[in-house]
Amino acid sequence: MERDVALAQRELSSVLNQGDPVEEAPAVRNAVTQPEPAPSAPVESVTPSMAPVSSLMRTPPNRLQLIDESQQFDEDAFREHLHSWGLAEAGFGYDICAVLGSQSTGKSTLLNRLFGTNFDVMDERARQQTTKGIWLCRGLERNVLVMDVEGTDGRERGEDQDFERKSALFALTTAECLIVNMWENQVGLYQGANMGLLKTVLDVNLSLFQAGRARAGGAKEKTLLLFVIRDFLGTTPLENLEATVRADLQRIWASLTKPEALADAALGDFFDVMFATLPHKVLQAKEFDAGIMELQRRFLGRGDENYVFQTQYHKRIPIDGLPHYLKNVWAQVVENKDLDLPTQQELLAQFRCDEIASAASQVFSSAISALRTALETGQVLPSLGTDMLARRTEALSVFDRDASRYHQGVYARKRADLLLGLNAKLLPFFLGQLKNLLAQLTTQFQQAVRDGMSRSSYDFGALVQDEHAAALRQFDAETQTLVLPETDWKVDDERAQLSEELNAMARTMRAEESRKLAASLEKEMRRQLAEPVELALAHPAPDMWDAVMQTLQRVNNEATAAFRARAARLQGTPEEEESAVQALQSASWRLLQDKVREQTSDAVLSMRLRSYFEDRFRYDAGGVPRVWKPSDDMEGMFVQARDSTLELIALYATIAPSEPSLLLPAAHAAAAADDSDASSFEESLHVLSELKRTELGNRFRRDADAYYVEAKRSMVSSMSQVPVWVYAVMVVLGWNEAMAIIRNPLYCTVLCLLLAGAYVTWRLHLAAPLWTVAAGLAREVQQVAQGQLRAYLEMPQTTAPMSEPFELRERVASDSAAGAGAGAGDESGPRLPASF
Ligand SMILES: Nc1nc2c(ncn2[C@@H]2O[C@H](COP(=O)(O)OP(=O)(O)OP(=O)(O)O)[C@@H](O)[C@H]2O)c(=O)[nH]1
Repeated sequence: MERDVALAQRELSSVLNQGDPVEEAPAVRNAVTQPEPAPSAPVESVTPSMAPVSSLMRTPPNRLQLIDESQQFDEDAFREHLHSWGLAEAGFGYDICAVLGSQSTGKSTLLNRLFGTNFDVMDERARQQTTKGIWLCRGLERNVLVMDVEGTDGRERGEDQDFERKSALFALTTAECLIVNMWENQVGLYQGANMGLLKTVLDVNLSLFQAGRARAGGAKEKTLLLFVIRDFLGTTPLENLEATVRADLQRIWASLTKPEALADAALGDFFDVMFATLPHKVLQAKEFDAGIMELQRRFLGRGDENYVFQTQYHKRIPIDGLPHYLKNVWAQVVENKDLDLPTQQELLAQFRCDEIASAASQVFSSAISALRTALETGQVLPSLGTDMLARRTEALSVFDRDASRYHQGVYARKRADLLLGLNAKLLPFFLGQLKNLLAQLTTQFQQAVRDGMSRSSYDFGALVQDEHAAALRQFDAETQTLVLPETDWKVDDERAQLSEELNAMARTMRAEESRKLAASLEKEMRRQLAEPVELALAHPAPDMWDAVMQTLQRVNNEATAAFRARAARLQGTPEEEESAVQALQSASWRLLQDKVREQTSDAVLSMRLRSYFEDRFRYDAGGVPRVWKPSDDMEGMFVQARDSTLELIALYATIAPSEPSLLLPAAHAAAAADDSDASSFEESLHVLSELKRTELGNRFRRDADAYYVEAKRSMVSSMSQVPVWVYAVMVVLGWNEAMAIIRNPLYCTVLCLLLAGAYVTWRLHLAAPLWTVAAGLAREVQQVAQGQLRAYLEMPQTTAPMSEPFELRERVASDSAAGAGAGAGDESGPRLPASF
């Protein structure tokens, strides 16, 4: 460190020893600013005096008129100059030194020589005020803001001491080190040594600035007063001069009206006092230069015992907030309001913290906006939690870096506000992720359970339990990083919601599976009922319904057992299982009814009655078709067959097993149906209504009558067959013709040829085809012959047999028109059975 100080001092001296820059360039004396030098690299050091030389400015910086003669504070220019001076990023790494003293006492000269600044210096020949207002310049190769204040007791301002006091108060309040510049011969003089001004300034400073701090409980803010005694001859020892000044200061302090909070405060609580002397600049030029060099050491190195920029003097204002802060202090000074420096610092902190938070928040918003699109498409972002935390930490660290330099209370408050704001911006992402996660987990759960159920053997309860636990585990893992620290976010409700949704989904899937099972069993029941019921109803018998109901009972029992076996895997509640079994039984009863209705439809039942009747009337006991002979009791058999068939209608009409207990399962099944009661079950047993039975009976009777007529007709036909003896007659009558053929050589030859042909045919296996042809031919011939014969034989006896069918047909026709039995009293024609 010693080496750096020496190096900096040497470089600074080499620049300063080139002479007063203003004296060499008088043309720039009245310029407000000079051309901008290239800005140096940002200075991060918090020990400005010890900043690396290479990073500091090596050319004289341009100065700035911070406050002009009309008391206007130029904040924008100050901010621009901070950039051009390379101090914009210095943070706390800077110091402020100001100078106070009578006009033309070599203040500007002192500052230029000490810091390498280029403040205007009075032209010896003009002898007039050079520094107007307050000027600011960065020290050459130093992070020091040097403030040159318009001189006091100025001839130009005369009696107007307003600006002099304001500028002195401003310098005293804002500078860490205030140089009080005076000639040696002014020591001991009240006005000449600016003691009057000091008294005023100390008074205002104490009552307006320090009292507020004391009231707020803050630490006392100290300032170094460095008295530089110029043109020091050495005749009066410095100790004596120092004692005089200190005595004057104590006197001033004692005379101050101290605020209540500072009644017991001592001068040393707020001010440290230091002294330095400089010989005459012209008469003792070498000594003057040496004095300057010695004085510089106090500004350069912390190692120096008289180092002026002690940390305790720093006002703790980050340099980026300095323009705003100084402007407000100046405004308060000018407007002479009830000043309270801590309040000013808090206001500044609020202003700057808001600015910094807003900038950090904007960067944060644009950084997280990329996540929004992915979330809106329903995706679950695996690293959302860590991403959100990283973005938030980044924004907070930016805020911490810039805002932590300000008032700690305000900083902490604003940080909490920023954190709340960032969390509020992140909340939609958190909720969106949760929503997507819930949707994803429920879909996964459903798919996993369905996959499990598609396997040949599975335990629904265990399957659901496993997948349910897996989904909750995944939820916990995903939300572990999603819930950011320092938030009040919770996922308990969503977790409970997920669990409930999964349970509901499992219930739905169980019900769906149960329905599918019931549907497949219903289909199986339909298949199992169909054939036996059809068979039983196709063979009507007194125990027909017994067979049907037994079938129903068997099918019902099998289906129930199958359902119970498979439903056990679904792990439904006993109530759900019982309800499903009842539904199954109800379905079986409904299926049976459908089947019975199908088998007892008009068409089917008519066909069955006809078939039944035919079996008994048209076929004999061996199932051979009857060929009616006149000797047969056709009428009796007809009546018997018809009546027994009519009895079937009553049998089909009602489901009535001989064993009433067989109806119990059906009764239970019907009772299980929602809209059924005992009376509707009774009704459901009636298959055919009374009207339908009558219609069916009538229709059957008509069919049976037709069969009867047909049977009668067939009996007449059988009686018309060609008798056997007719063929014997034909042989006898044809004997001569046969003999004639045999005896005739021609005919005999032809016969022989035919026989030979027959032999050849037999040898060539043409017999069968020829036999078929011959047989066909023979049949034709036979039929023709029979027809001829019948015509021949029947001719004399056609009157009696033919009249009966004709009349019967007539009679049936007239019966149809007039109603059943209308012709019962007709005695003239052939008598029909009583049923006609
Ligand atoms: N006797 C003497 N004259 C000095 C000394 N330093 C500077 N001067 C001269 O004093 C005159 C005024 O110098 P400035 O530096 O302009 O004084 P100032 O206090 O800044 O003047 P204002 O800004 O107008 O108040 C100049 O002519 C300097 O050359 C010194 O140590 N002793």
